Amino acid sequence: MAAQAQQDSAVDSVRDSAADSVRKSVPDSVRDREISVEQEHLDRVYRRLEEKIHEAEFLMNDAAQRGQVGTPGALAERDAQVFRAGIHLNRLNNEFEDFLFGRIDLLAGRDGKKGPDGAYTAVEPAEGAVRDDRTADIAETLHIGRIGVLDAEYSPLVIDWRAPAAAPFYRSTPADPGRVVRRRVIRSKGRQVLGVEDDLMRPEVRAYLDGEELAVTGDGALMAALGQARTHTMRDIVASIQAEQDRVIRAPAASVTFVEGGPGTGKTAVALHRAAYLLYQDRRRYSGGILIVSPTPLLVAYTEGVLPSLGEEGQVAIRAIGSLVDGAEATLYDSPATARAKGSARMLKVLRKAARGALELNDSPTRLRVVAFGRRLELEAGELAHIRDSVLGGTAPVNLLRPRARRLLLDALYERSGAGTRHSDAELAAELRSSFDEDVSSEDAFLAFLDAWWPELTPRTVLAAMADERRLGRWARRVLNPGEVRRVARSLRREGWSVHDIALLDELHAILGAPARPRRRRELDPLDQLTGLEELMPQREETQRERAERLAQERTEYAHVIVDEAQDLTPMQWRMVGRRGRHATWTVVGDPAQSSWSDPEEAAEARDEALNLRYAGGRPAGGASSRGRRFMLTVNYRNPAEIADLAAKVLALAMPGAESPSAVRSTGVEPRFAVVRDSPADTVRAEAARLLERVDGTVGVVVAMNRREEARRWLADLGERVVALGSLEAKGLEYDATVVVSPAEIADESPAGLRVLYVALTRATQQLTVVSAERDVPDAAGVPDLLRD
Ligand SMILES: Nc1ncnc2c1ncn2[C@@H]1O[C@H](COP(=O)(O)OP(=O)(O)OP(=O)(O)O)[C@@H](O)[C@H]1O
Repeated sequence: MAAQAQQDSAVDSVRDSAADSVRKSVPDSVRDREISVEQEHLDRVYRRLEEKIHEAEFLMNDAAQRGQVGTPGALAERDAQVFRAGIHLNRLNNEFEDFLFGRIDLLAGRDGKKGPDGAYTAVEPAEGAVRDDRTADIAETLHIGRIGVLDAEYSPLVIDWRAPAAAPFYRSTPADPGRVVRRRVIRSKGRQVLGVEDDLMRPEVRAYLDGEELAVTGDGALMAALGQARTHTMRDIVASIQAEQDRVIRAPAASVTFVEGGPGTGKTAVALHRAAYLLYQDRRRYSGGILIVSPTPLLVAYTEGVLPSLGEEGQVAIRAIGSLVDGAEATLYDSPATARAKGSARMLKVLRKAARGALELNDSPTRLRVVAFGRRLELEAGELAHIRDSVLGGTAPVNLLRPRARRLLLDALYERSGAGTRHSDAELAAELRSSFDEDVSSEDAFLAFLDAWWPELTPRTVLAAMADERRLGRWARRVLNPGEVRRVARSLRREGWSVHDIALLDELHAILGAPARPRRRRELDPLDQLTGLEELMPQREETQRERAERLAQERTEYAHVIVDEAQDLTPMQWRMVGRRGRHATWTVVGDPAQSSWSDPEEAAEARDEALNLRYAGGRPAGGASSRGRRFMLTVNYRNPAEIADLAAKVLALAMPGAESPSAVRSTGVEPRFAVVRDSPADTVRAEAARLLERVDGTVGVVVAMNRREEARRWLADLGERVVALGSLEAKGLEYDATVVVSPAEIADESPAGLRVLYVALTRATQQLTVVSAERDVPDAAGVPDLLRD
């Protein structure tokens, strides 16, 4: 009930703010005047930017001249200056499409304090700022843009959208306006202002700026943004972030910030803007990097342009869950049953056994023969097995246990040699032992034995070994059932990796440990030999600096990790992602109703372990975590009400009792239902072609996973605006219009099929066609069984 009330009020406030814009026809002269006012400001900003660019260039030249002076101090100063000027130039030369996009006109604040960006800090208006006759004066006007610009007197010409002073631009609503009287979105291209869209936050107040009444013009920015045609890349929403979204974006990075919300509530957009915000707010802390984990390469490609458009590049890595392991890229899909086995936490046991069992592949030798102190020494199969078992007793990484195995072999051989009893003097005994070890371990037979008996394993060799069904059956005894063993082994015999294999590779990497690096022997220094230093000093280890460089190169850990579509991560994937943020703060974004994973409880447990959330008592029902900060997004910005209402019917089946987010707009265009007549190819093609004529942007055709290839052929030659997608590939994406083919087929494809269908039905921003086949049992109007009331 409370959630519903909160949701209604969020939608109302969005709608109110749109409605409160004065939509009466505004004379062109007013609009033109307002545009020219903003044009003047933009011109000032660009003049200032040019000055700064000249300044930076001057600094660079100056620095170059200093280089000729040549004293060490001057050189260091030159380097620092060149570095600073370079950063400056880089940012200023960055061509932002709509560099300046917003403005707020504010009442006087409660106190007269200014923040570091030069703007007054008070959120609430001063007493008497609105007079009894409901008139007021504008005390402060702030322009908001992608980066901040100060004038020569250090007054703000443009406030960075992430600065505290810009927050009211996003937070203010007619219900809770704070100091904001008018919020304006400015549309520009390059250096030219094209239009302005105003929303009045205090429509009851007559406000004056420099003696003139505040003008209001335009159609409201949010609706303008939502109605725009979609392309194959996501746009930033920086000009129209809504209050509930802004609270998530600016939430301080706690251990874990959970964000939930239905389809189209802006979760992905918010996650990306949050990454940019965190970097702005504490660049040093996040120099350790931010990782955004995305479900598919398609969603990575769709979203990766957003951060550069927000002025952030480099520090943020957006990676698909199937591309988290370097050098292994997922290209295959597993059947739902195979995926279920591979993703389950049970696999951990199987992998641990496999990693140990893989030592015995390739005809592992069963006897060790060496010659030492002039005697033949031998260890038999039983002794070797005993040594191996005792070394493998714990859970330490298998590759790192090799030195211990080597030591135990030498112990056993030494004992066999009987030399241990030769000296009672400890010093002499130690000397003898050391010369024995040196003798044996430099013997070719011993080295060859060690390589074959304790080979250095890689995750790939172990996974390849698991492709043998009999072997896997042994390693998975009492963990996987015979059907699962067969399916997993068969899937591993294919060429290439599936998204679930990547998590297994990563787990194996942790189980095996990095292969021991061959130690670099120090060059022998004659002086060392003379003084015996060689013996006293251990062989050279990596220096601090070498280590830092290597870690940066192989960055596998991040300062903040954002997980998008988190509801889909399997337990094994949570373990993989968790390893990348062992010391990180987290933002976890998802929607349980869209989960394609069949066992949310098991995944929630793995998630909490990965995120270091521990429970004193039991976990709340439904896989929800009770720890961390939680936010709910409640308004659907993507789907018009007509499409959202249809999708809600599937939600009711998939998750009875779950609330769907409220759509913020409606188009008056109801979803259309078509039935396959002769072949699905003809019907789907005709529907896609029909939609291409009706929308300006993209059309997505969503089919069951096993029809992807077929569907691509159906649509060949319809052009680039249309794409065919498997149901799981549609995650997170959106199109102007979609064709969803055979809801029943999508729903029957996996145990989570209804939730996958819910995803498919919520991808369109304008129009939706549902195509039914026989198995959908369509009624006379073509409405499939699953979508009837
Ligand atoms: N404040 C906003 N202003 C303009 N557009 C917005 C706003 N919030 C969201 N949108 C748009 O709504 C659409 C849906 O956003 P997004 O993809 O982030 O939603 P989502 O919650 O991740 O959806 P899903 O769970 O279905 O993947 C996008 O086109 C996004 O640009």
